[in-house]
Amino acid sequence: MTTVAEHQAAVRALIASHWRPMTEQVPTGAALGRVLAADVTSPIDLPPFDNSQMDGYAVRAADSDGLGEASTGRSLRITGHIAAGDPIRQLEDGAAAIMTGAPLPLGADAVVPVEAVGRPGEFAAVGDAIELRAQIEPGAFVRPRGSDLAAGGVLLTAGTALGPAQLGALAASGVTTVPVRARPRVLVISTGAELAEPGEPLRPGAIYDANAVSLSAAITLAGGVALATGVYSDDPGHLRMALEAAGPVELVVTSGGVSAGAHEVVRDTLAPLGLTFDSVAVQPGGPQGLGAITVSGFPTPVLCFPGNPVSALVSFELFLRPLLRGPRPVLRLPLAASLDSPVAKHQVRRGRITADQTVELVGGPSSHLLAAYARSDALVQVPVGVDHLDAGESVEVWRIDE
Ligand SMILES: Nc1nc2c(c(=O)[nH]1)N[C@H]1C(S)=C(S)[C@@H](COP(=O)(O)OP(=O)(O)OC[C@H]3O[C@@H](n4cnc5c(N)ncnc54)[C@H](O)[C@@H]3O)O[C@H]1N2
Ligand code: MOO
Repeated sequence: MTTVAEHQAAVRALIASHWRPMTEQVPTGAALGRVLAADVTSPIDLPPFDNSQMDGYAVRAADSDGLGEASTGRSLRITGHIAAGDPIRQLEDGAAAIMTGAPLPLGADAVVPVEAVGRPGEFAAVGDAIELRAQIEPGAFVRPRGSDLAAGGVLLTAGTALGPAQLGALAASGVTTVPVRARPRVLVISTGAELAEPGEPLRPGAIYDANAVSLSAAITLAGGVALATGVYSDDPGHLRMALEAAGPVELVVTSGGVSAGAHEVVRDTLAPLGLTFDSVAVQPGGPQGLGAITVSGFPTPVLCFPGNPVSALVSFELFLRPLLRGPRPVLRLPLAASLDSPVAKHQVRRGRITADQTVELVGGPSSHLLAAYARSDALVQVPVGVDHLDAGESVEVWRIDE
């Protein structure tokens, strides 16, 4: 029996030998959810100039030297009024009214909030005076140029998923296009004569195809472009036809038809074309196949996942997602209740992280329990060699609630 690590390595090697690094340049505004293919540096200082953190008055801190509890205050004449968007000016003497985000004038080194010398929203006019009553520290209420990031600094590193904050930071830096990983096209094929398209009447003995939708969704979230098709038949001719009809793709993922039955359409069709089928020491997700075939004239890697819907998704999590999107966040948490596991296999149980940071199992170990999986936010990893864990013992937990 193959170990999980051995099968992960075999899948990695298969994909590495067929995929070139694929990068494309996309507009920042269209890059939501994409993953950076290279570090991106900021071409400008963030912020680009010293500016005010408050509506108030730009001053020289030294003009407040000696002020304190006992002193009477010091009068400063207003020599200017600076709004956000104004050019950088010179503070000749005295103080200048300044708004939040406006450039600090040269010569000033601090800002006094308007409410510290008067009433909010009421500014002294040019030529009038304000009275400083306390000592002011140099730099008070000033946002220095480059204090978020200096020009040339790395804004985002390769591998970062682009969400709202990341896209905002790119926009703030004036970066209009970004290098992102290209999305591999993945052909998802569900197989089995018992399957029916959701929405069709369910004839006796049939079940709805869950895997086309679940695997496509998983691939899409991991950064791929999923193209799903159903081969609702155990006839190898039908699977061959579906493969021949497919356009070029970077990967084929099948589900079902790989175990030890009399009608194993995937195994029967693809083993003669050179794919290998093996038993991996994992539950669920035991029967697995992999190799390469020609699709639309191109050598194309193929991964064959077992058909049970939990097995198909767990196979994706263990063997494909790490290559498409990277590892899931891993925690170590105490179990809320005890569990049993087959000692010779790595077991993956579905779980939920509780408010007090334990993990409770959701449903049993069987691989048909997809509704239980749908109530889970974590996968509990029980390694080979463990047959029992008590409540309170710590386990490795993968968060899957993205
Ligand atoms: N004698 C043995 N029987 C089985 C073994 C074994 O080692 N010896 N392994 C079991 C394990 S473990 C699994 S997992 C399954 C894998 O079977 P297949 O990959 O060949 O898948 P099927 O037989 O086609 O389907 C299994 C199960 O899942 C349902 N299914 C399949 N496709 C879908 C889909 N797209 N949506 C929803 N449900 C699906 C199917 O109806 C079956 O109930 O084999 C065990 N048997
Ligand atoms: O190994 Mo099969 O994948 O559940 O139950």
